[in-house]
Amino acid sequence: MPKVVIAGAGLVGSLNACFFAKRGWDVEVYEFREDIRTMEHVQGRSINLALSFRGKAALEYVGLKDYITEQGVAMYARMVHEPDGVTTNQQPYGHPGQHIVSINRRHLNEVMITQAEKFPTVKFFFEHKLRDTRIAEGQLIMERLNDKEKIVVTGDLLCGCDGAYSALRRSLMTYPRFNFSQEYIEHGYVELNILPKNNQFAIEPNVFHLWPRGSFCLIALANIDKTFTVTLFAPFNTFEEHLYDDTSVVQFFTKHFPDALQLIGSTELKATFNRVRPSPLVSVKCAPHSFGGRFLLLGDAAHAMVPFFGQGMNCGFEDCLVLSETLDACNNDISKSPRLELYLHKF
Ligand SMILES: NC(=O)C1=CN([C@@H]2O[C@H](COP(=O)(O)OP(=O)(O)OC[C@H]3O[C@@H](n4cnc5c(N)ncnc54)[C@H](OP(=O)(O)O)[C@@H]3O)[C@@H](O)[C@H]2O)C=CC1
Ligand SMILES: Nc1ccccc1C(=O)C[C@H](N)C(=O)O
Repeated sequence: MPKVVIAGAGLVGSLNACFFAKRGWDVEVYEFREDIRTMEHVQGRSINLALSFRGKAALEYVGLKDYITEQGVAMYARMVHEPDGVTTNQQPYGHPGQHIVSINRRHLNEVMITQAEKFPTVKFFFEHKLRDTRIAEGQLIMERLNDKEKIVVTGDLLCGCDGAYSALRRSLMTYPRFNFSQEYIEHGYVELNILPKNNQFAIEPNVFHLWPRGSFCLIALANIDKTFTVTLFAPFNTFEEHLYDDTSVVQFFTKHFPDALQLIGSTELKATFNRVRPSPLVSVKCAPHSFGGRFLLLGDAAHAMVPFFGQGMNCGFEDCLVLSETLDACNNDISKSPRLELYLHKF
């Protein structure tokens, strides 16, 4: 059986594992973090995901579309909240019935790992960090974090699904004619929450809530546990100049998001801003995405994008589908690597 090695057990790594298992390959997934299903807090990953048609098409291919869709909340429109704290208006996303799906990122990642693990040929290795890549030898060098042991792994294909700061991509920097650009936008984000009211959603769940305010905005997306994940996006200098202590934070929300302040509560708001700093948002572009007919970059490792269109996960899922179709087109015959390389250029 051919074997694929995947670096990263994020959303794209775990879906990619399902795709390869389905085509009968042996799959090894190496993840830097411990198993998120056993972690109490997962740092730095918050903004809710909006699963759209592209992402669903990839999930359908491995039989997960309905199951994953049930883990989220349908959003039929964008609900815009005006600064007066009362007026709202709705912009439908499509024809009646058409929708995108709000899913909590941590929950989705946990579910995806569990689904991938159900395939008997998939093995996950948590707390293994990709340290280096030997292109000529077709090897990845992993470090087992508990004893610092270096492990050499190899496979017929080696996939970097290790996110925006991909170690696999970093080790390819000197690859001939490899192009790379990285840009931090001026905005950062902070995550907040709206809790259920009388065990029900506190506001309409089936829309994407948006409080647009020029250079900054607030969004709220529902979760199946009847909470909302709320995210404030603002330039870093807005955080520094207007959101620097308890009083300024409450004043800012009173002025710009009075209805959201009621829902979040000033105690929770102050506690969050005392606890966390805004996280940065990075955009990464690079080309090519395939190297030596054997190494590939997928998902954020290949194209990290800002979240405002809600397309990062959907593009990453689509990568898995395109790769699968590419392998179908060469009849799974990866021994003919020049041929595979040719197909992979499409990818
Ligand atoms: N809403 C959010 O807050 C976020 C959303 N996303 C969405 O998910 C989409 C898909 O993300 P995806 O491409 O899967 O990337 P992810 O960042 O979700 O997953 C990459 C995984 O690889 C791990 N990793 C990083 N470096 C190494 C290494 N050296 N060795 C082994 N594992 C490593 C990461 O751990 P670690 O994270 O510790 O670096 C992470 O678990 C994105 O496009 C975006 O839309 C992604 C991140 C956050
Ligand atoms: N998930 C997100 C996270 C952050 C910012 C936006 C989104 C969106 O999904 C936007 C939605 N597609 C919209 O166009 O209204």
